[in-house]
Amino acid sequence: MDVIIETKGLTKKVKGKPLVDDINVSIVRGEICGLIGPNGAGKTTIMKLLTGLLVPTSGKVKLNKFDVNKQRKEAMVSVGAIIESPIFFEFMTGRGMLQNLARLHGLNKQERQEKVVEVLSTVGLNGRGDEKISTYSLGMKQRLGIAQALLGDPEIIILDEPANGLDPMGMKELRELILYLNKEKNLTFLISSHLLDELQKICTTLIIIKQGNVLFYGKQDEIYDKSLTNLEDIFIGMMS
Ligand SMILES: Nc1ncnc2c1ncn2[C@@H]1O[C@H](COP(=O)(O)OP(=O)(O)OP(=O)(O)O)[C@@H](O)[C@H]1O
Repeated sequence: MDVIIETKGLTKKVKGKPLVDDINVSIVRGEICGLIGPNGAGKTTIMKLLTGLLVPTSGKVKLNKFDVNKQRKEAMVSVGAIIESPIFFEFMTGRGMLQNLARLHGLNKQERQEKVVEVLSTVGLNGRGDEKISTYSLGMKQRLGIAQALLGDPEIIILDEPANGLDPMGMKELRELILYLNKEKNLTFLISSHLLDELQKICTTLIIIKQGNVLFYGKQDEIYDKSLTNLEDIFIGMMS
């Protein structure tokens, strides 16, 4: 199996208190993995540990077989992440911002222009690329964030609560974009969300955490039985 995100004994303590405690997961290439837990369970902390924004107290993380803390550059090449809200320069156009960021990936002028056309088109923003970001809806901003994550041709995309505040249309567009990138580009996703209906629709695997501990990790199908077919009911049952 082609494991693309792997954690072993991943633990983060602050002043001796574990925020994340001994997490062991192996996410296989091509999965859409949902990360679920109540407020304060440790979802953002896990995502920050996965992307090297936090250093673990013990344990390790490998992205595409590279240790995030020892081989950071090699590990981070494979990941595009939006942890908490994406930050934009609202006075710039979507295209202008992406072209500036594409420079950081070492692309020359022509490559930058082509890459930006490609990612704007992938996220369905090609018609609005020359308008200021301040005029974009929240859904468009989320898709611009994904366009930004796609600039480096990642193999993994990590999204922290991407559907927060989106209206039903925005949610549908985001869902379809994630499914498109997963199926057509074979991108692996790790997505945290409180919107369990959305995760139920798209995830192949789930990680359910409570107080920094994993309560369930496996294929989404395995969590249901004949009488329990709704993720929200199962989640609430697990938390009580
Ligand atoms: N730097 C820090 N120092 C101390 N405690 C922290 C720090 N960062 C986070 N915490 C605590 O760690 C726990 C996990 O926080 P985290 O933000 O990872 O949870 P979450 O599952 O993402 O929550 P939410 O669903 O509300 O976004 C919380 O109790 C939080 O207060």
